Amino acid sequence: MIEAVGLTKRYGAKTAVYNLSFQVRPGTVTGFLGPNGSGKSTTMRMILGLDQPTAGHVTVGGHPFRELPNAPRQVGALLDAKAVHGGRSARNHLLSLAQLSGIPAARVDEVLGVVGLQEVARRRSSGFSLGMGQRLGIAAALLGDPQVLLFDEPVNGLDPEGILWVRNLMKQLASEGRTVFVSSHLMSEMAVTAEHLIVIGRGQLLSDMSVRDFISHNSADFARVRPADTDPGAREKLVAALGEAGGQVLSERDGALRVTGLPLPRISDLAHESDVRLWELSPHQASLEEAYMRLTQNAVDYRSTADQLAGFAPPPQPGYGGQLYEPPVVPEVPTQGWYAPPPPGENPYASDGPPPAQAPAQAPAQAPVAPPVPPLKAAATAPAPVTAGPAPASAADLVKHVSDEKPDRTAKPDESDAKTETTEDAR
Ligand SMILES: Nc1ncnc2c1ncn2[C@@H]1O[C@H](COP(=O)(O)OP(=O)(O)OP(=O)(O)O)[C@@H](O)[C@H]1O
Repeated sequence: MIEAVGLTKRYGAKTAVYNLSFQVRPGTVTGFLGPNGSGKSTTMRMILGLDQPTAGHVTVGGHPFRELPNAPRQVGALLDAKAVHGGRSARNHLLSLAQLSGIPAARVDEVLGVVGLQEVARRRSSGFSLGMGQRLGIAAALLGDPQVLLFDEPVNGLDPEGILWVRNLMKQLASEGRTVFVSSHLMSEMAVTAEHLIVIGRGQLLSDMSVRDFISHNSADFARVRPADTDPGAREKLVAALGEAGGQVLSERDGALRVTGLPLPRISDLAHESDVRLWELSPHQASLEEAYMRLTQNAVDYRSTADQLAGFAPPPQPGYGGQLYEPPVVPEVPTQGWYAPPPPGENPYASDGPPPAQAPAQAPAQAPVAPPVPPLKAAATAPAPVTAGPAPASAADLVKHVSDEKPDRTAKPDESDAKTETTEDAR
């Protein structure tokens, strides 16, 4: 287990991490999310003893990293895949790491096979592509067969097959009871890889909860409603009824209505009472990306001038709260820049749950500015769109699992593909 308590790091006047406390538990993949410059790498560096905290402390298995006996056999990490002596071959790079930690040379060939680099093991790593470099970095992290693994952006530069492989690898390592802490900006990937999330913004903790709870706490589930196209005036009647009942209504691009604030049975009843036939009434849950964007939108330091907070205010809510509805103004669901907030009051799809972790309300003057976090709601009962399948039982199974899932490669375009096949692929 990794445990951080009041972790703070200042670089001169810059506070990169402030008062960060969290635990990363074994047996699950824990995602580490945050906007650019929010302090993820700094935190990982402190976990690995590469940076000294200004205040607070962090331990791995109860000990500061520097006090761990033979640390490389207990903790493996991929921080910067480019931190390799480019003149050395992949194999020699791993051999030198192995020798430093008393790891047998046979393990080097083993991990080269696991990451699919056996065919290019004797090539200089300076000629490696971004993805090959990532694979080499992952091989180095696995070298000591450690119980605790940290990966900073492991899928950076990997092709789709490589991304799938990393996803299965992370899950496999966690299923073996290891502690797996992985940072990424790829929300779709995190949604299917991690079970738990730690989210930071401007160096401070924004959230520490399961992926499922995170999505529920930071997004609004909604219903898609489509009145029959053949009934003139049905749409207007329904929008008015929904608004008067306290629902918030937006217009989907395809003409359907997106309704928050009302449970599905109530929407059905309202349609029936208004004599409106429905062609669609379906529940929907927001994606991890939507939930993440909503939580972190005020903690983003680097933003293109092209979308400088444009559209980050929610559009007016017609008919909400019993106000008179004025047809036909039903705002469209924005395509970007705004993420639906939870509806006021009870979320019809939610049950009570613990409140999310929040950044300290007031930080000392030298602390980074805590992003304001809007009020959040209770956890939803609807399942999160996490489609993590059962992990394979062993490393051998894992490799088989990966090869089972890969697409048909009979039309392989060039031989460079074969160079990054895993051990099992090559058979
Ligand atoms: N050695 C350093 N000296 C001064 N400032 C630093 C140093 N290392 C990091 N920082 C600053 O600390 C802040 C956090 O940086 P860090 O690299 O930890 O963020 P990050 O979340 O990993 O970002 P990214 O997602 O872009 O990789 C940034 O403002 C960065 O400029």
